[in-house]
Amino acid sequence: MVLLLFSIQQPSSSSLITSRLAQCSVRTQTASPPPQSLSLNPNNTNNPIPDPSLTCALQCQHFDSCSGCSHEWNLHRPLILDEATDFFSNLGVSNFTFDTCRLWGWRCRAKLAVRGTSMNPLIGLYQEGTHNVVDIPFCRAHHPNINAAVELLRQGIIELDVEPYDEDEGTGELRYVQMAVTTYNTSLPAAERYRNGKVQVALVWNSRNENSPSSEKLNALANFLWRNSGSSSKVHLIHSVWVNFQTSTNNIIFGNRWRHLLGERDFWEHVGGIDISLAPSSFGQANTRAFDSLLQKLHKYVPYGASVTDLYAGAGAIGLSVAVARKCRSVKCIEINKESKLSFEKTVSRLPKHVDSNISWHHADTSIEPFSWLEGSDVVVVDPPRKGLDPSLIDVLRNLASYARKAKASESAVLKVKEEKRPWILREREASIQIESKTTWEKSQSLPETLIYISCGWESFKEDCRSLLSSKRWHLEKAHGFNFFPGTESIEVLAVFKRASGGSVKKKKTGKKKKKKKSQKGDTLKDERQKKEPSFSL
Ligand SMILES: C[S@@+](CC[C@H](N)C(=O)[O-])C[C@H]1O[C@@H](n2cnc3c(N)ncnc32)[C@H](O)[C@@H]1O
Repeated sequence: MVLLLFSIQQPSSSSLITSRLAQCSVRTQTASPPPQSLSLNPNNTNNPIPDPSLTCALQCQHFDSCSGCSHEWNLHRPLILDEATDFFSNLGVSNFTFDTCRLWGWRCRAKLAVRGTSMNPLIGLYQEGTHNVVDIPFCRAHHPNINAAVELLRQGIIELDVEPYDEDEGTGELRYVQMAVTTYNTSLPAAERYRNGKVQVALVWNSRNENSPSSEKLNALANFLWRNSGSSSKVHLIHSVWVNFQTSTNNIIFGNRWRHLLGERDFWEHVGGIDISLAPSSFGQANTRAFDSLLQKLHKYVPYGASVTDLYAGAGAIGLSVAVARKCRSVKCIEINKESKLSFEKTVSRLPKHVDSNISWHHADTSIEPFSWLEGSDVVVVDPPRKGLDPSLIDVLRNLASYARKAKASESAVLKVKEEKRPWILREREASIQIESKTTWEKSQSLPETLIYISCGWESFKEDCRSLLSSKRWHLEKAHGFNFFPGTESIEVLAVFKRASGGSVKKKKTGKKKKKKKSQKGDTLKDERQKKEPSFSL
C-alpha cells in the first residue's frame, strides 16, 4: 500500500498551460527519510529495500515532450525540499515537516488545451516554451478518470467532426477543456471513493453564447459524453457537462459566460471535515487529498473560538472548514473572483447546524485597504496566488499596531460601514454574504496574533517571509511542506507566524518549555473568551 501523499496548487488561469511549475506540497515527519511505503518486508532477505529514486519515479511516457512535470525521479523528495529545510532551519524552525502525499494520479483538476484537427485532436499541455500542444493520454499526474474522460472527449471530437481551436486564425470550436474530479460518493465504501471519482467536464467553446451556429455541435458533443458515460450509462464516469463561452484572442482560458448543460449541477467534495461545493468557474485546489492533509494540520494552529480572516479565500474552503473545526466566533472570507460567491453560499448551506459563527464572504480586492479586513481578527489566513502577498498587505502586516492607532485616531471612514461613501467599497459590501451567529458578540477591536501563510510560490514566499520577519513584529513558529505537485519543482508551504504583542518580537525559546508555553497560549484565548462571554458555548 502506498502511504505517500502529495498535493499540488493550481497555477493562474493564464499561465497554467504554459508553466512547467505546478504548485506542489509534500508531507513527511521530517524532510529526509524515504517513505514508509517503500520499505519491503525486512525479514525477507530476498526482498531488498528498493532505491526510492526508482520506486518513486514518474515513469511517464510524455515526460520528454510535456511541460507539466519537471523531474522524473524521487517524486517523494522535490529538489526544492533541501533548500526549504535549510531556509526554515536558518530561521529557527528545525522541525520543518514534509508530507509526501500521493505521488501519482493526484491531479483532480486539469485545464487542457484542445488543438490539432477534428480527425487528430491533441488534448494536453503546451510543449515548453511553445504553443504546440502535446497529447498526454497517459499522464501519470492526472487522476485516472481524467485520462478516461479525455479519451472519451477525443472520440466525440472525431465522431462529431468538432473543430479544435486554431490560435493563429482564431477559428475552430473547442478551445480548452477543464476536467475536475469529485471523489466524494458516500454510496461507496471510503476505500473505493478515490478511484471511482466522477468528472465534471467544462468545455471552453469558441463562440459568444448558445445562439451561435456552432451550438448544435456543442450540444451534440455534450450529449455524446453523457450518453456514453453519464449517470445512466454502463460506465458512469461523467459527473456533469458545462460550457464556457470564450472568443477572446488572448491567452485567458475562460470567458465570463458559463452554462450548465447536463448532469448534476452541484459538484461536492469533502475536505477539511466539511462538504465544499465547487462550481467550474471558481478556484479549486488540484490535489484534493493533499489539500485535506494541509487543512487538518492548519486547524491545529487556530485557537478555539477565534475570529478568523481568510484572505485570498476562493470559495472559502479554508475559512469554512476552520469555522467548523475550531468553533470560530467569526470567519470573514475575502476573494476577488465573484464567481466563487455561489460556491461559498452552497458550502455554507451544508455546514453542520450547530455552527454558531458570524460568517461572511466579501467580493473584494485584498490589496485595497487591507487593514479594514484584519481589525477584529485573532487569526489571519493568507493563501495568495503564486506571486505572493500584495505589497499593501505586507505593509499592513508589518505595521499593524500603527495602522490600528491611525484608524482609531481618525475614526477612519473605512471602519464605519454606515458612513462609507466610496463606490468601489460599497459595491464590494453589497456583494458580500453575511450569516449571523445566534450569539450576540461585542464588536472586537483585536488585531491578529497569528498569521497562517499558505504558499504555492516558494520564491515569493521567501521574500514575504523575510519582509515580515525583518519588521520584528512577527516570528516564525512552525512550517510544514506538502507535496501538492509531485513531479514539479514546487511545494506547498504552511507557515505559522506569531505576532509580538508590544514592541519587537522576543527571541524565540526552544525545547520543552516553549511547548508548554504555546499550549498555554492556545488555551488562553479560549479561557479569556469564556470569562468575557459566558454565553458562547465552545
Ligand atoms: C491560491 S488561490 C486560494 C483559494 C482558496 N484559499 C482555496 O484554497 O480554495 C488564490 C485565490 O486568491 C484570489 N485572489 C487573487 N488576487 C486577489 C486579490 N487581490 N484579492 C482577493 N483575492 C485575490 C484568486 O482569485 C484565488 O481564488
